[in-house]
Amino acid sequence: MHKLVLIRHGESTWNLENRFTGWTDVDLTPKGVQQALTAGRLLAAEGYEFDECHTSVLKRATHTLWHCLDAMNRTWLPVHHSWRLNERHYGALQGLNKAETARQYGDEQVLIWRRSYGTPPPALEAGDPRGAQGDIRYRHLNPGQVPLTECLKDTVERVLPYWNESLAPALRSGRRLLVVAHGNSMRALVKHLDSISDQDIVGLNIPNGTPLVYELDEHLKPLRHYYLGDAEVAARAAEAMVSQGRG
Ligand SMILES: O=C(O)[C@@H](CO)OP(=O)(O)O
Repeated sequence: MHKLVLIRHGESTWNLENRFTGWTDVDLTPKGVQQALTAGRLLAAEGYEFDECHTSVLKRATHTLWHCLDAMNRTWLPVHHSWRLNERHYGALQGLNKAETARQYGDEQVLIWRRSYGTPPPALEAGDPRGAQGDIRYRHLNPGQVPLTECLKDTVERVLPYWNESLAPALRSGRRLLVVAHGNSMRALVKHLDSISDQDIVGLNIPNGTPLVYELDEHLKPLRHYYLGDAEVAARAAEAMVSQGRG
């Protein structure tokens, strides 16, 4: 049996301010740091060991991983970064307050932008200072690979090559992986792992800083999955995410 642990980053400053974040590179809040430390302590207390770690190129995920490894006394573990694990790009919504946007456009429209599988939010205009096009960390990508907006379908399409080419082969070779990513890049992974339909993925919300453990068979099919720690707290945090997009 293979074990894979996924963690969404701890609370970020824009989670706290209830702003659409996407590829904007915001910091963790003090609470987010504590969530990462708690996740690490929990993993250590339960005897989890890892051979390598994977995360995005955004600091809220990277710092979550660092704090988590620090709490586990495992800061020497190899860490791989990939833009493919980044949060879903939120287009022209990046920086806007979710509740204010819902008051302006309606709860239903914001739900479509936040959770529908195939409808992307309005795109950033080329040259918008919020764009990632000129960012040094994406310089190795083709210009077409740096998004101006994404729906979850687009995110699935860029996350899956990382699963197929990096994560799955590492798991098959017996390595134990810790992956720290983002709400929607994790929804993309979980959708694939659990074969969740395009309709049902709309209802899936992943809380900050809570280790999600997947036990996988030899074909990497999930046998079961569960959150470590207080399941009720995780469920309440996921439920609270639903109301973030209401006016
Ligand atoms: O703002 C974002 O980038 C994401 C995650 O925080 O938000 P949402 O849950 O609305 O997809």
